[in-house]
Amino acid sequence: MVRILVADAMSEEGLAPLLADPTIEVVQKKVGDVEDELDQFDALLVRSATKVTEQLLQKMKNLKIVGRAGVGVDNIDVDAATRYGVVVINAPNGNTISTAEHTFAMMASLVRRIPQAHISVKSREWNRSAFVGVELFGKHLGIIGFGRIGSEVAKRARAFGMHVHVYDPFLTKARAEKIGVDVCTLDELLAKADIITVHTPLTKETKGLLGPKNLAKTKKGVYLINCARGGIIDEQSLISFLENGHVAGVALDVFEQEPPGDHPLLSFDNVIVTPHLGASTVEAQVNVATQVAQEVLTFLQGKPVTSSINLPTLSKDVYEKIQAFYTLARKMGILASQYMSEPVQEIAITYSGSVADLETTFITRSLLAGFLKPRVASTVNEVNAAMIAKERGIAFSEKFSANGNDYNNSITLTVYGENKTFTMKGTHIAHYGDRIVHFNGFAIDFAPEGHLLYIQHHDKPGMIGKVGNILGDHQVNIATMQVGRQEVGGKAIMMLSLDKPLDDTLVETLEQISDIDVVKKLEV
Ligand SMILES: NC(=O)C1=CN([C@@H]2O[C@H](COP(=O)(O)OP(=O)(O)OC[C@H]3O[C@@H](n4cnc5c(N)ncnc54)[C@H](O)[C@@H]3O)[C@@H](O)[C@H]2O)C=CC1
Ligand SMILES: O=C(O)C(=O)COP(=O)(O)O
Repeated sequence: MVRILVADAMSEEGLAPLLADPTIEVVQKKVGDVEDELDQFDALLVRSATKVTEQLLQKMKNLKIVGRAGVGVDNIDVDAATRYGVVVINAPNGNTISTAEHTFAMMASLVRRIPQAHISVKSREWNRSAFVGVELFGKHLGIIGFGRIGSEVAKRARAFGMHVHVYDPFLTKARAEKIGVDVCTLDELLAKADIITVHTPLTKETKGLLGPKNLAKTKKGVYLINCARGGIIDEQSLISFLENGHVAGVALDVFEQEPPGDHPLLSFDNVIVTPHLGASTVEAQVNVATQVAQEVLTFLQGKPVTSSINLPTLSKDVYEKIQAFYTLARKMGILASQYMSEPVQEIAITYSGSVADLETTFITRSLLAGFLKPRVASTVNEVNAAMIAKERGIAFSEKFSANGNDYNNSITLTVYGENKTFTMKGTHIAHYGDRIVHFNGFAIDFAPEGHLLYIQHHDKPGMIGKVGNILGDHQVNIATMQVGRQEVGGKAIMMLSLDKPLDDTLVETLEQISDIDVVKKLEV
């Protein structure tokens, strides 16, 4: 039974596919209420409230995937998740419209002082002159961060007759031209804007982006809006610029600490606030919960996810094309790792023929994961394979060749160890399966599957019989056997597939046979 912990409030309608699956148990509780069971969950679903720290990940020993029902993953230690081999996914566009609308609602409320006027009327006052606002029409709006939400805010601003200026260092010229906004530098935006709204993620670069230096470059009387993440506009600086009257008003949906408690910003009459409500609409919550529920289901079925934060993105189409090579590469990695039972410095992979045209990032990660699996104690998979290889000083490279060298497709692997180099070539044949066609310098043809026994010997009559007799005497049945040699009477190999794993004592017995140089059992 798969167990999923839903640690923050989520739409039941969105979670329906998980709730309806009889093989899945969904537990809707806070992390603190299931402390004793944390090591039993396969998946964890969160919004922004639950902090997915390294400590929590350490406790959730069985965890395979974290689903963020929303956009921002700053509450998740993605680096730690990657190290632990835990996939992190989010729901990138389910709440875009809701957050853009909330930003707009905040903008209108800010310049027309609607929250203040509302409180006043509810207090039985009728003070119309105290709440004179300004129009949005004709004003200059500066949008910092022009992704999904920023661009939806821009559309609405244009409909209101505003001039839109955008700063986003990652915005391509082509996209900016298509949308028809004024793309400028941060300094230009700060100088032009009457109202500034931020829509970047919270990162090392954006934390304090609007701090004392940049706020000083804004127009006197500027309005500021933060419906992205607390800290992008530095709260301490905001207090100073409100106190000296430079900033006319601020709208905040988010805070550096949530909830903000008795925060000094809350005492300003011209600061309006909401409790992180950007994504809090019925529609957005159904959207994001549906997206993560579907992705988690897909992942648990062993299929690729499309909105992963720490894996290369893979569409269903691409996955279908690479699936066979993904499996072949995994098996080749496992075989190479067992054969090269010594420290290695480099793994070189060459993709030839039809596979060279595919998206190989995932195939390479699969090969690395297969290679590292027998060597590392912790979980290793496509998420952390590249990182673990790097940590262990194993370099890896990919090369591509249009020529399949006698095969429609092939993957050639060269592993450089401390004392020796090992090469292997594999191919995938449609309707037939995976074949290893070169192993350790010998042409051969075997299926990389099950309990394999590799024997390197001198090409002499009777060798096969000797091996067969010993295995037969010990009730080990040989399912298949392939042989290969470099030259008549030279070095030769046998690759046997056995019906059961071989005892180490039998390996030793086989090693005693004269003219046998190497005996290795390989498990795939
Ligand atoms: N208040 C709320 O409830 C919600 C808040 N959010 C926040 O809004 C943020 C934006 O969401 P989306 O638009 O969906 O993300 P997005 O990824 O589509 O857009 C973010 C944009 O910021 C830009 N950017 C990154 N670093 C930058 C920098 N240093 N300076 C300027 N631009 C930079 C990126 O190039 C990108 O275009 C999220 O990261 C999240 O933190 C999102 C949804 C709801
Ligand atoms: O999606 C985001 O980034 C949000 O900030 C929404 O947060 P929430 O899911 O409402 O806690």
